[in-house]
Amino acid sequence: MFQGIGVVVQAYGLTLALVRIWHLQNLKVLVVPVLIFLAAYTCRQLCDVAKDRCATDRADAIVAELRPSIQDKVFSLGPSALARRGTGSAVTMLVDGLDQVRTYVLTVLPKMMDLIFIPLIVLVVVWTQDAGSGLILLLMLPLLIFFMVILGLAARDRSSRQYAQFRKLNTRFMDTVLGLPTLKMLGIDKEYEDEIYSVSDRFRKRTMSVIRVAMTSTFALDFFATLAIAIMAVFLGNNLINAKVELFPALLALILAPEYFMPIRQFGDDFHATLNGKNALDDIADMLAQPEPKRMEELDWSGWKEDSHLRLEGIDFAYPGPKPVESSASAGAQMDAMAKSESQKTSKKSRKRKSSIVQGGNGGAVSAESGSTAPQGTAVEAVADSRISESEEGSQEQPLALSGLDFNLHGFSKVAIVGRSGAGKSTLMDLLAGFDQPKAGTIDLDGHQLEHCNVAAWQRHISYIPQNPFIFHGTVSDNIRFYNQEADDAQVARAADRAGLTDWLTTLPDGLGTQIGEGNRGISGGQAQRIALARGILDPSREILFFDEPTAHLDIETEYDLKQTLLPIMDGHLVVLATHRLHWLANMDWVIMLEHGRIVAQGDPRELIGQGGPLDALIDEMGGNQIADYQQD
Ligand SMILES: Nc1ncnc2c1ncn2[C@@H]1O[C@H](COP(=O)(O)OP(=O)(O)OP(=O)(O)O)[C@@H](O)[C@H]1O
Repeated sequence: MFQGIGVVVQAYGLTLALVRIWHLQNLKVLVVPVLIFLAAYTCRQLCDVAKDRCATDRADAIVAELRPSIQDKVFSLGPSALARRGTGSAVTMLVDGLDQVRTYVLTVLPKMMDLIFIPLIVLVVVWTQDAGSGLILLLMLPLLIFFMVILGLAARDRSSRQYAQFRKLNTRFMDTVLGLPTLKMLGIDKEYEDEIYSVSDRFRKRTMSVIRVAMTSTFALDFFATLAIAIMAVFLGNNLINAKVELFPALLALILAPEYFMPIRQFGDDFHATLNGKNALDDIADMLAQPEPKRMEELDWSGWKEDSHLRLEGIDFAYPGPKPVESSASAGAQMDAMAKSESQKTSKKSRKRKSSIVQGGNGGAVSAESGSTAPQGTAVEAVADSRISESEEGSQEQPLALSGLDFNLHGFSKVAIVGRSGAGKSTLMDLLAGFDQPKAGTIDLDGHQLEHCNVAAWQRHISYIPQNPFIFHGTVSDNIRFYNQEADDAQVARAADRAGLTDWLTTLPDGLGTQIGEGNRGISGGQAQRIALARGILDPSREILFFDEPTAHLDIETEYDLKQTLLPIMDGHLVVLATHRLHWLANMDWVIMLEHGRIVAQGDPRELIGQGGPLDALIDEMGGNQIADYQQD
């Protein structure tokens, strides 16, 4: 508003000075118009500063409000939902996304204020000076807005695709970097490097396409604004020659004309430049709107005892969408990718054409030809894009990943969950840990009826030892104190000793005080498992031990050593162990065998093995004599 008035007053001062010079008046009479001009100019600059400050405050406030909301949402959505979105995607949102939102608010907000007031005020003033000029300005406005909207919509579409590509690039890059050791080990790092290159290249093309539309839009807006001013100049010049209008109003209208179009042009330019911020804002709003899994904070349950039970009946579970493509560098996925890449190498030789790997839905890989003549927007791109939208929509009805499960965990028993790859072992572990929630069925925990296992009291009694325990940056002691920050040094040392870490610790320069984790001393898979184990030992209130393939990546000697450490620790705990390594069955009290999400056998392994049932078939398939070998120990 003030800025609009400033624009008019500034133009008034300038016009007055020019008219007086034209009439060859004394220089002294220029003082007042020049002062008016300078005052209005200063006022405009001050308005700009104030406006920028307001916008900065608003942008900072929005980001300050969004950041903790996103963080809270990430925690309340839990690991499963996060994995479905892709780690890179969440990081993109928290780092780049918020920066882009800030730029968007900072740039677009002041321009929107200008857009509302300045053209209106200028139009009224020009109309009062010369109705014909006012009419030209008024008629040109819809044309400009029409082009702005048309090109804006085109840019928005392209920008949405560019943002999706940006998310994909971040996720793919992050997953590949995290999985680099495995990829290198499997010898498929080069193919993933090519894949990153091709994703970046698609991102570059998308960016160029957005820039092209933005340039066209700028050109169109500038062209029509200049054309309008030129028509006005001709029209006013003609009227001046024919003495139909005075010099002052004609000059004032002409000087004000560019100011009339300026906010629209600037808004158009900045709108394109900040579309990514708008997309990031939409993405954030979408994530914040996601329904949160139900969680029970209060439950009067004091922990797992000798006579405790967890009874699950009729449990069904379906994932909300297809398995995400983006978090693809998991070891299983890489194994599949390796198998696929091997077969591709063979076919590549015969076809002598280059094919790129696009990770497939269930951790598999699909290949798409991208020969040297592939045009822009190839099949690879189309496949990749359709996959992005599929995984982002995530609304398709999914088959049940677990169906009609009935089983009972009781006392300090050791329960193995076995089955072929994709049978549902990890899904069941996630369900028991409360990361996911069943679609149907009942859960009874010591007489408490639960809808799901996302129950704080239950989770506080679980120790989780995954395949690759997370070792964070810090000392060995810090890492062991994970569940129990209060533990003193002697307790930590005892837990480390029970977990079998003492021999290794004596070889370290600072023992328990040695820095490990990212950027520090590397540790082996077995050592990481033992640290995870020590975490559980250090907190005696965690009487439930969840193991997800605890020895899957270890060599046979390390696996054997770790197993000898684990077995005594398992006593006095409820143990749930998901594994492919069937030698564990010899040490388990109960086995649950899954096939396509259903329980096909359960019972005491000693009774089930040798009955010729599905478990025997699985043992045969997986090289069953390993059980006998271990039983001899
Ligand atoms: N995040 C997910 N979204 C959608 N579907 C999924 C997801 N994770 C797993 N699935 C599907 O659920 C089924 C069970 O998968 P799960 O990972 O539980 O099997 P698993 O027995 O643990 O396999 P593995 O031994 O290979 O780890 C599979 O069909 C899988 O494709």
